[in-house]
Amino acid sequence: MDTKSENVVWHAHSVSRDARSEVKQHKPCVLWFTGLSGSGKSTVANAVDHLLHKRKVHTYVLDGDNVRHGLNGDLGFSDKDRVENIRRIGEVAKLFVDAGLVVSTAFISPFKADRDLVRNQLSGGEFFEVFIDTPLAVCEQRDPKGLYKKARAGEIKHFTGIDSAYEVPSSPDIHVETDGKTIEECADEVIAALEKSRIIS
Ligand SMILES: Nc1ncnc2c1ncn2[C@@H]1O[C@H](COP(=O)(O)OS(=O)(=O)O)[C@@H](OP(=O)(O)O)[C@H]1O
Ligand SMILES: Nc1ncnc2c1ncn2[C@@H]1O[C@H](COP(=O)(O)OP(=O)(O)O)[C@@H](O)[C@H]1O
Repeated sequence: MDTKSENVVWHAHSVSRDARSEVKQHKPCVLWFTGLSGSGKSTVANAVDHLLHKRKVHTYVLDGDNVRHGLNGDLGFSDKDRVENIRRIGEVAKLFVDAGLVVSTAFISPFKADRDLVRNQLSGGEFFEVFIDTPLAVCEQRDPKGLYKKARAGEIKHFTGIDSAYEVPSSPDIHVETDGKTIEECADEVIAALEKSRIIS
């Protein structure tokens, strides 16, 4: 089978991106949640999703369960695999934006270059880097899946924050510090930023 991309012809959509957006009464975008394991990416992304859904915004959440068990089931946690993980998720998120949705992604996405690559694939105003900023000590105390304990015991290698890098976002579009706040307060901060950017009214 010939898989060369130069022999693949791009089909223009007959329904434009603007037309999809008009039907939905909101603009599409990616909310790219990034942060350490246990920082609250999934929790806040799902709380935001719930609030957006109540406002009849068309949404979807891409997170570890529906991606690392399926599409990216062949990838592990080496630097190379994490780069490929984020590249593929970026491509999928872009398709959701084309479809007119507000798509939230909840992956550690530890490397700045990979997050920037996704940003640069989208048009201006369509990518929001949402830094879920929780100190490592707090994440480790929460340890919702018991993974820090295993990483400290040497049972998991290359664990982010322990023996694998996390590059802190230098200028996130939305900066949420979770420590000492409720989940609802954190979600409200994201919603307020989306209102300010006129993604939703
Ligand atoms: N070595 C190592 N380092 C970090 N995390 C690990 C590791 N092994 C397994 N896990 C679990 O996998 C979840 C992170 O997957 P991601 O796809 O978000 O990682 S990455 O963006 O490719 O770095 C992460 O989920 P979250 O806790 O939701 O972040 C962990 O539960
Ligand atoms: N303000 C907060 N925002 C988000 N999560 C919080 C907050 N306070 C406590 N938590 C708890 O922290 C944990 C975060 O876990 P999770 O959302 O799975 O993180 P991640 O997806 O980043 O690995 C959950 O058990 C959640 O209830």
